[in-house]
Amino acid sequence: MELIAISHPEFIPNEAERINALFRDGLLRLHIRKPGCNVADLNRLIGDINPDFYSKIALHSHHELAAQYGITRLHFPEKLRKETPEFMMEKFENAGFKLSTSIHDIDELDGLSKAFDYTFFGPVFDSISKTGYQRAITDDFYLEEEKKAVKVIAIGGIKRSNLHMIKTMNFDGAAMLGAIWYSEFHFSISLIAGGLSPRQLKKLKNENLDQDLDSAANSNTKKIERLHFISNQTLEMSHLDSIGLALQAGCKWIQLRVKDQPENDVLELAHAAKALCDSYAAKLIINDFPNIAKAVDAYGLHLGLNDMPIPEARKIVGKNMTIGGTANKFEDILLRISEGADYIGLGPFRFTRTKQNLSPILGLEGYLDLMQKLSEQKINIPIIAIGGILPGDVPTLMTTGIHGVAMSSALIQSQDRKETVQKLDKLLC
Ligand SMILES: Cc1ncc(COP(=O)(O)OP(=O)(O)O)c(N)n1
Ligand SMILES: Cc1ncsc1CCOP(=O)(O)O
Ligand SMILES: [Mg+2]
Repeated sequence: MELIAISHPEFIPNEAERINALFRDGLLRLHIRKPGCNVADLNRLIGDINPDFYSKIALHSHHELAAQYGITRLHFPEKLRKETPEFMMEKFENAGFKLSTSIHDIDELDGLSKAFDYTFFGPVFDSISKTGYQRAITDDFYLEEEKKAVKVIAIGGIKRSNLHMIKTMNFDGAAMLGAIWYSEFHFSISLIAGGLSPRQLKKLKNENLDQDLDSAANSNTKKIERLHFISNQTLEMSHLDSIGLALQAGCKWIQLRVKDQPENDVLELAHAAKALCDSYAAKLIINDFPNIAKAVDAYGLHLGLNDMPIPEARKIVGKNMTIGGTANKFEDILLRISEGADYIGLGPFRFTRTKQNLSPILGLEGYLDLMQKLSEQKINIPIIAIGGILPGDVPTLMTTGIHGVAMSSALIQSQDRKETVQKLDKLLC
């Protein structure tokens, strides 16, 4: 059974690296589908993908880029297929291109050009990525061999738990989007690249991976504190001073966030911060540096959208370390979940001088909107609000459904830090 990945519909951070990783993992085919994308953005993405994988890529739009990269697979979405005369299809085929298309009604198989190598058909299940995009068939569907003018690849809502049904329905393969980009489980392409053997299927079922995005995110087991302190350095105070004050005040989750210093100096600070946190039985999180988090045996690591991708960092720090990921938009949150983040630092809430190059400010409205979206989609991952947060903001912020808050300046500048932490602990429970 062929297994095909469909790209995320938007351009996402580190996309070329993620695509290269999927291919390295054994993916045999990727369809690049970016509805309405501009040619320059697509060109940039393809240029960043390892050329060794170009033969495995199919383009859904801007076919004119194919020649430049030696890409030989072209996809004709339904509309484009209907606009393209048969003789053109045959020309492409004769020029050595492998062509594919999409149909949404199984009767369209009749009369489909033989120039196509395969067609997508779906949605076969309710879509994971598009809400309200309902399936075109029922569980008892069976695709008769005689009906197959060309190979038929099932698409729509396919995930580990229903993949076996694709075989039973007699499709020739499965194309996946949501299960790859929106699911917390890292879809192990290598496991299923050649089709699922009965033993593999049994293994998957035994591992109880019959979960989709909702329950996947709910299955988070690592305990995340609700008050995070972010270290800072000022003219009067070093990072270690700020950490010492937060610990004395009762903080149990400390993030060492050092900017613009050589990695060796950060490593030294991290060793000292670890010893300090250990003496207060507090957890140390290292910002930005996976190797340092590993070297000092930190409890966790925090990575932003421009830092090392979480799956890559996971290989360095191991499966047990807690990893947090930054998000500013809903798509960032989905991406972080798909990468296996254990919690999300969502912000900034308001302007702050503690961080430069802030993402767009969310304000209370932003949190209300994003938390509402998460709740609608039954996604449950600890969300930590961050950025210019004052103790007085916490009661209202908590009504949005966030798990906790991260603070730096407000805590250090507080008159009575111990009292502030005690009050915050009460507000956050
Ligand atoms: C809890 C938490 N949330 C967000 C961030 C920001 O991380 P990042 O986007 O990588 O920015 P820098 O902190 O590295 O400047 C964070 N550190 N912690
Ligand atoms: C690290 C970070 N990421 C977004 S805002 C911010 C700084 C948080 O510090 P403060 O609480 O002083 O605004
Ligand atoms: Mg960072």
